[in-house]
Amino acid sequence: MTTLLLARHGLTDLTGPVLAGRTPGVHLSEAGRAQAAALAGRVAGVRLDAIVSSPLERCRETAEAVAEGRETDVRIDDRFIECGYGEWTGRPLTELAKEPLWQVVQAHPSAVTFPEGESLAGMQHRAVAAVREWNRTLGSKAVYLVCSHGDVIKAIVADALGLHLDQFQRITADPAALTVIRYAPLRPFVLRVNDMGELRLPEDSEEKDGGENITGSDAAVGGGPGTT
Ligand SMILES: O=C(O)[C@@H](CO)OP(=O)(O)O
Repeated sequence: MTTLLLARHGLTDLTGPVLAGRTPGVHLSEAGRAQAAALAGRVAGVRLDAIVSSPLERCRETAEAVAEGRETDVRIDDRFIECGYGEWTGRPLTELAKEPLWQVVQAHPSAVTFPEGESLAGMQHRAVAAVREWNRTLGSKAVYLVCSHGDVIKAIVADALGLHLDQFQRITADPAALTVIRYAPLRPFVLRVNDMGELRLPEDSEEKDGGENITGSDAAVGGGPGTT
């Protein structure tokens, strides 16, 4: 079972008030750098077979903080880049909330294509395809970290939960929070969502699926003795 650690980048000066999107040159703020360093500390005890990042600076800087002191270089995968928000890019959230499309983004995201930009469904498709390919490339024993963006992480989690994209606004991905998904042949197991605590994954933990591990994908009826 391949274990994926999904990390959202740390804070930037734009995070919150402005939809940064793919705007170039948006770096971590001082608070964001502190969050990235703290994230590195929270996963310090976890073996990482690969560290992958969106090409945008705020993710690369977060991923590089995690890579510091490890023998693993950060690898860039464009499929983890922020959703293409098109003409919404760089606009204040308070202004965007008055657009008619805002309500569709809230209630029916699978129908949304941003003006001159990408659809949320297209974003989910390319990000999930990237996860599946990394899972295949790294193999079933691998543990790897991907640093990406809020909507991208939420879309990957929705897929792992078997949720339609229209439910993805129910999921939260805060700056520098970790989400952990273990991909078994028959289903993903979502182990952590939006977690800010220390992560420990014992070396043999991939052998556990919560239950008897009869097929490598079975879920334990009743919940089992624990997954990590
Ligand atoms: O401001 C946000 O919430 C957007 C900006 O693109 O997402 P993220 O910060 O995850 O890149």
